[in-house]
Amino acid sequence: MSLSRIVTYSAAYTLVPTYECFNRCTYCNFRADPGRSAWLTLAEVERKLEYLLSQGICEILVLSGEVHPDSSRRDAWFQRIYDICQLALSGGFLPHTNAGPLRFQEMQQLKQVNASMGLMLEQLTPNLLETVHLHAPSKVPELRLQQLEWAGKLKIPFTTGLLLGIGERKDDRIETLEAIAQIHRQWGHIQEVILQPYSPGDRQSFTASAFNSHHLPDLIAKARDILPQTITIQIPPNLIPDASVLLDCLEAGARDLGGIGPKDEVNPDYPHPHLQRLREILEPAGWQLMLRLPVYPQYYDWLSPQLREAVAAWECKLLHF
Ligand SMILES: O=c1nc2n(C[C@H](O)[C@H](O)[C@H](O)CO)c3cc(O)ccc3cc-2c(=O)[nH]1
Ligand SMILES: C[C@H]1O[C@@H](n2cnc3c(N)ncnc32)[C@H](O)[C@@H]1O
Ligand code: MET
Ligand code: SF4
Repeated sequence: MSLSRIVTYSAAYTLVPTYECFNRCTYCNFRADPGRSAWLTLAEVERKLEYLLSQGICEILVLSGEVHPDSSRRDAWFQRIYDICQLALSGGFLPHTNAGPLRFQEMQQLKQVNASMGLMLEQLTPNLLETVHLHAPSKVPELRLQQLEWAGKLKIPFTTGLLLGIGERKDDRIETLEAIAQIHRQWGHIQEVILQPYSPGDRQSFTASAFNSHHLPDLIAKARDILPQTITIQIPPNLIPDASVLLDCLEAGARDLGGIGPKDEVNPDYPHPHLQRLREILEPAGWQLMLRLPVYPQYYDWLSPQLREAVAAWECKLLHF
């Protein structure tokens, strides 16, 4: 089997500090109203982590609803996220946080306890501020671009991506991809770009039907042209129902399947396929599924000493898998 036919995934478990969010993206099935979602306690996290230790989980994806930057509860919210990451890291896990836009200082602090971080650009076109993002101030394109820039300045290995099928035009997608390519050329910190098909759930108000994943391979080919070669293209297998389309996506240039875990918190109606099932799809087509860490080797020297130590321990475990 040729070495280049490798597809990676991350053994991830998602912790949600809170579902409460001051934004109301109309496609969201995750959010709760501010004050209406109890925050995850550190005691709950400790219990969970203990169990996950035995489950082969490496990445803790810390995915959160957002407390407004001007709210009196913002600092407590941020502290809880920091503490969750710290706990996970001291348990030997590798945290990856996506908690929406952060202050520069917040990002700087989270860098100390995250192997990598993430924020989706969604789409850069301002037209969406009049539709799906009408009541989502943290989806202002300039704000998200600035986050990518700050992450670069801070040398944080970063995951970003596009949400597809939320009312953008085809050329809007190209524009968003080009912006990511440009920012990466400046800072060199984008490790992956997720091409995420919008998939309807039963809690949203947006009425559009799912992004038709048959259009993904073509977009992946275009993205592969636009993005620098060192950026990996990630696609979520649970949102691509047709196995032959999944294989077409790989032929077109996608090379990562993201975090595979027991629950997709953002799309709870679309459980991840089991690894065994994925291998049954991939192997006959000559693809080998391999575990990766939430940070890529070219960024190891950007990490804090504590993180480097945890990464080294995982590298060691991977060799024995
Ligand atoms: O590495 C990341 N993976 C992200 N993923 C992928 C994730 O790794 C997995 O697909 C699962 O959600 C893990 O349970 C997302 C998946 C979604 O459905 C929606 C949003 C995200 C956001 C991120 C992210 O910021 N960073
Ligand atoms: C965390 C990320 O989840 C994605 N996201 C939010 N809602 C949906 C949905 N219905 N389908 C697919 N992806 C979604 C957005 O891209 C967000 O940034
Ligand atoms: N609220 C954050 C964002 O939209 C991350 C979670 S979205 C379910 O960027
Ligand atoms: S997608 Fe993120 S920002 Fe938008 S409402 Fe949902 S949790 Fe909030």
